[in-house]
Amino acid sequence: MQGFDRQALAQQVNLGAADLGLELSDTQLGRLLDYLALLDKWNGVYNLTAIRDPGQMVTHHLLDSLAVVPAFAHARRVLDVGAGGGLPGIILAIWAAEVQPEMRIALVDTVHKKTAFLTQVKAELGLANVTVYTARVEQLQVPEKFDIITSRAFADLGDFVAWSSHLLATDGRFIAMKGVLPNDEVARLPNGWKLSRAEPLTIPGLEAQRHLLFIERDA
Ligand SMILES: C[S@@+](CC[C@H](N)C(=O)[O-])C[C@H]1O[C@@H](n2cnc3c(N)ncnc32)[C@H](O)[C@@H]1O
Repeated sequence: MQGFDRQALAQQVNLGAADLGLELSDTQLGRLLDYLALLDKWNGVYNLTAIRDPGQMVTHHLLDSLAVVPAFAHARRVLDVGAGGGLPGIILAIWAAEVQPEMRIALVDTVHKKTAFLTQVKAELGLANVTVYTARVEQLQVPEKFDIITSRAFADLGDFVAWSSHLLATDGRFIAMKGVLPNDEVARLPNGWKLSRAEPLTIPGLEAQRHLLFIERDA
């Protein structure tokens, strides 16, 4: 798809969401497209994603992130580690703002230009459920603990868990978005942690394999 054709993109998002079993409200769809427009605009200057074509951004970013929404049902405090341009955290926040208003989402990244972008997204989309931190996650100190700590394309599973576990609530879990099931990374999880579930995901329009990995304390 050439250029930012909002109507065509809206149709692509709606069809993809329906394939995922999600029905988007007008507000959710509007915010998703507003986010895409900001990503497209800021990408030219800030290099937030290697994907430049808005149609591909829908598949690789929006639908890939919307596919994980069901795993966050009932969550109240979520942290997205290495959020980058806001994936999956901003998409989860857009989803939750209407249907799960008690859910709050913190996004952390080390790179200031990325968190400046995320702060701009929060302001322009009116996402009161989002908090943005500029920090290395292993040095992040916040008063709250999180029910779910998630990441996409962040780090080796073992590093993700080791660097973030001080922020996880006692009965919390990690949910990592991965491509092919990384058995070698699972084998290297730190002591005291186990893979409790690996869920294969099918993303509309994407052939690549995707997996959602649930990691919990090995009691
Ligand atoms: C490959 S990008 C993925 C961004 C986004 N999650 C996505 O899927 O598009 C990894 C991000 O992790 C951030 N990062 C790397 N090390 C980090 C750390 N120790 N703490 C927080 N963020 C970190 C980088 O700045 C980068 O934005």
